[in-house]
Amino acid sequence: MTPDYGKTFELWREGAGAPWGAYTHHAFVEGLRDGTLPRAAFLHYLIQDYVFLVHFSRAWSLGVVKSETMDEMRVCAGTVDALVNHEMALHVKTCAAAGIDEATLYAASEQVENLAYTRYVMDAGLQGDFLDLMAALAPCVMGYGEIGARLAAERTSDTYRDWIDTYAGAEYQEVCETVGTMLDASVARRIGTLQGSAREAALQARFTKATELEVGFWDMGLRGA
Ligand SMILES: Cc1ncc(C[n+]2csc(CCO)c2C)c(N)n1
Repeated sequence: MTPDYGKTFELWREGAGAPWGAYTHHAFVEGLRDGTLPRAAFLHYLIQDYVFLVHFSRAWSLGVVKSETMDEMRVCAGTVDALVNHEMALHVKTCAAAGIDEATLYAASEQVENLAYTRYVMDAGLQGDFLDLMAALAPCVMGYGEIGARLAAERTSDTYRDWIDTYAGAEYQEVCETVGTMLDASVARRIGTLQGSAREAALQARFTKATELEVGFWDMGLRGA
């Protein structure tokens, strides 16, 4: 069953169409599910993803700046804390076991798909308001929640169990629900009803573009270093 991350996300997910399936059922994801993803591709992805998370932490920090309520500020500040103090630990631990230290991760050169995605999100927030930023951030947060939940139920191998458990776990699923609930409140406060509103199309375009950039990120992972 697909998890429930709120009605705004549900609308955007449906509105994204085919790219959402391409993202959540990408060959890279299926390789995590059945263990056939080559280790080198996984490590390459993790190194790029570490740098990705550095820039995503900056984008969530911009969310603090763009917040209009204490609830929004708490969610954004909490996400920055979770990212920089906890979530990146999975990357550091897995890479350390392969002989790659954190300084090397931090200094890794970004591939263009990685660069494009994080700067797109950052610019959505700089140019627009809190909702523009959230529409660009949502595919990443909820997409991994959905992928993790499905892979935990459908995995046929233990090879990438650590990765799957991180996103399938109750703690991360709760993050997705909290962000989804906040998002619904943020939309209600600024727009009222999203469907049929003047901002619906532009916000959907942000969400869909970020989803397509997630597909590009998996492509990059499969392609290797
Ligand atoms: C390419 C890429 N997309 C999404 C995520 C997942 N992710 C990014 S930030 C974050 C925490 C937000 O609460 C999560 C789960 C990732 N690691 N790499």
